[in-house]
Amino acid sequence: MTDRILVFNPRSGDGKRSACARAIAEERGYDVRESREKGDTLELAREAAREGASVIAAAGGDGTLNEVVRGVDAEGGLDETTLGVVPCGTGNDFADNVGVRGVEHAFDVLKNGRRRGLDLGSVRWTAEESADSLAGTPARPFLNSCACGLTAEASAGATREAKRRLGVLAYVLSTLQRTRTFQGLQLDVRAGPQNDPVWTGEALMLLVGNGRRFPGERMRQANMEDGLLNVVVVRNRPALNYLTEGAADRLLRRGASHLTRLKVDHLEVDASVPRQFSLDGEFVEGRHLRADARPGAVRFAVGEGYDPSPVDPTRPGRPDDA
Ligand SMILES: Nc1ncnc2c1ncn2[C@@H]1O[C@H](COP(=O)(O)OP(=O)(O)OP(=O)(O)O)[C@@H](O)[C@H]1O
Repeated sequence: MTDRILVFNPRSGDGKRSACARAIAEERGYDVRESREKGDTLELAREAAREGASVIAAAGGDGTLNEVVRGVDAEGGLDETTLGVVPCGTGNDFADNVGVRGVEHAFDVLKNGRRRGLDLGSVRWTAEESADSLAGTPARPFLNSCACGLTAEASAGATREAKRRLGVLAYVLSTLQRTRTFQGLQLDVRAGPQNDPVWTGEALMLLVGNGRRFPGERMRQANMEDGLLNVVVVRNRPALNYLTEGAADRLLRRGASHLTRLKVDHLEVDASVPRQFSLDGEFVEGRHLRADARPGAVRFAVGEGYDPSPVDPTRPGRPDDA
């Protein structure tokens, strides 16, 4: 009996890294719990937390890790458990953000890596016309990002089959296809303790990041221990042809007037009609959404490359500023 449990999604990514992760986990004495169908990883993580495991690691992509965090959180186990990630998905953004470089390295990090208290994002949403029902809806945590608009709707269109065949290119392909039919998002955004209005208009996308930095930001890794969410709203620019060379640079360049950036601990978003939101790559439909930071909510095993307070290289000596 071991109290180090690996919650394992055999369907993540192209399957090759998962097979390798399983072999290493068994060799190193982990109790491997394999999911059999969608949603199973959440239940397996709940079970592991109820059993009082001291380490619970997720082998999969960001979606699997999200379910593991949700499962442990649902059992109130985040304070007692160290979480970790073994990157076996297609994109593995979060693993990258915490300095985990590959499958074997992930097991070294679980054994010897620093334990850091990382923030979580927490979201409530409703697809109903009135926002009144929000208070009664359960909050769902996210570790990496919450997004809506073009990127979210495009990644919803990247099928598991395409991801297996094409890897991250499946997302690129899906974005190119989606740009032709994308309808701008009519959004009202309020933020901060006083819920001040910060943005109204037609957006191309709204990105709320915890572990990840977004358009025009030069550092790859966000500050995950500052108790704040990184928010970027990109105004819709229907005239821009996304298929032309340099379009992405023009859209995302630092200081561009169509980008609004905020760092806040609380955000409220109202869309004119229900739209798809991605939470760590898993999709929900919502019209009203509230996001809050939960400072230091998870104890996570991080690699040597993880930087608790990243410095923007364009501003030497200054800590991470919005
Ligand atoms: N055995 C399983 N069969 C099918 N789906 C599963 C299984 N176990 C977990 N899932 C589902 O897989 C999704 C998570 O996939 P995950 O994000 O880890 O992989 P990915 O899509 O390959 O990677 P990425 O997020 O990096 O693109 C979750 O919705 C989860 O419920």
